[in-house]
Amino acid sequence: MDRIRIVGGHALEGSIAISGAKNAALPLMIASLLTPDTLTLENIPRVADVGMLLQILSHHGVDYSVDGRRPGEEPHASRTLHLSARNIVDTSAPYDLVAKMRASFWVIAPLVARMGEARVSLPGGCAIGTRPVDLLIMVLEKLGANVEIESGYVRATAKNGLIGGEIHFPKVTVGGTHTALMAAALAKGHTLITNAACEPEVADVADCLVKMGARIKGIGQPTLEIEGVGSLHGASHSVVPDRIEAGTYAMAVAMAGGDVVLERAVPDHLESALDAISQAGATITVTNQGIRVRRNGAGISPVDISTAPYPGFPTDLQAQFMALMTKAKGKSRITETIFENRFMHVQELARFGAQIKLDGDIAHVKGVAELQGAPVMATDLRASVSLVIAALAARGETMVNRVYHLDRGFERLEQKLSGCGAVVERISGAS
Ligand SMILES: CC(=O)N[C@H]1[C@@H](OP(=O)(O)OP(=O)(O)OC[C@H]2O[C@@H](n3ccc(=O)[nH]c3=O)[C@H](O)[C@@H]2O)O[C@H](CO)[C@@H](O)[C@@H]1O
Ligand SMILES: C=C(OP(=O)(O)O)C(=O)O
Repeated sequence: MDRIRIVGGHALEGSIAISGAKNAALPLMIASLLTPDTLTLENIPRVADVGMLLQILSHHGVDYSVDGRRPGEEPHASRTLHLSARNIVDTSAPYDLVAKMRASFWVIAPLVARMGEARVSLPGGCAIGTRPVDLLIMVLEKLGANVEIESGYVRATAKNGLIGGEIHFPKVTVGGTHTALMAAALAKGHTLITNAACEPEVADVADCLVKMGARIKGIGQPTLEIEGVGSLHGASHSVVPDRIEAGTYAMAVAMAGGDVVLERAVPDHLESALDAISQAGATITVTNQGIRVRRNGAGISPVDISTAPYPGFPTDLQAQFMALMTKAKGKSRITETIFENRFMHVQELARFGAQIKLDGDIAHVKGVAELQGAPVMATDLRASVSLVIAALAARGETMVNRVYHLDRGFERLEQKLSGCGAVVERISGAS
């Protein structure tokens, strides 16, 4: 198992190229199941989740090729993907594939929409919460599918095709909105979706569906209207830059100090997080290349945040912001409203000497003057990178174990940070 070694205390200077968003790339790849033509996706990040999803899509019969792969690199080291679901050979997604990555459950929508049937294992319980799929099942039922749960599998059938309908989400759900858009794109007639997720990744997938021939109104808004079409065709689409990766590096600069340009980062996608980072004392400027983040001299100010669906503060940046607050000059409150168990980084941050008390969905952070490097363990994707942020400002050496969590969603993290002067190295295969 790889580990990452960091020696703290070095300011970050330079630029970091922001990759394509994992959370857009995955549903975009799944959208390839909607058409027998080729879907070309540019700016696909080189992260482990992409490789995992390629295995799942291959199982369904999707052929793919990758441009920009260097000889000898694994298939997940991708840039431009060409996906072709000409022949879907299997509409069933087995437990051993789906349990490894929650987003793989989303194949259910295009499979039932195009093939009239799908049988997909319930996704594995994830460390950050129970993460039910009741609202995704509700979507399929509202569009006329018959859904049964049998032996840990969700079986959805619509032998005569899906039929447009009205879907109101009682709670904002990203996966539920992806499911509704993909299913409604091929359903007969009109679908109205209310209280839809407005995350930029949802809009990115909707934009690609439109390029494929879907008829969608209201993209980026909580109310979406879809007029179903008989079939979708091939298209070419570039994945939106990863706002979570950009926000993470912005917080790393705010923590370690320095001056870094986040190339290709989209400021409009990060307003609430950038606002919190500036309140914490960093200077944010929008440049032609992306976002410039600086913090020199002055300490970190405490800021209270509460996670919320977009455009609120993203839950996927909560752990990173907590790491920043561990060195603030005072007390801050961090409230997690999306996932009930997304505080596993708290006990690992304590190993650096951070002072954090948990009270239900609120973490009370009392900033300390100095953090100390320590051996720590990554527990989930964003928790892992919060440990990296703490380590960058800690005195001495930190060893982050179980970095496979981090590799799910961060492309070449150690190269990007060391390119800006951080002392970060991967120790491959260490136990
Ligand atoms: C691959 C991907 O894009 N993952 C993102 C996606 O996850 P994901 O799409 O799984 O998250 P959702 O937006 O669906 O979850 C939001 C809330 O709704 C609840 N819920 C969801 C579905 C359902 O059927 N029933 C239900 O109760 C969840 O438990 C959670 O409390 O959005 C989350 C919220 O921004 C992000 O943290 C994840 O990084
Ligand atoms: C929680 C995340 O991903 P997933 O929904 O795939 O678990 C994430 O990207 O932070």
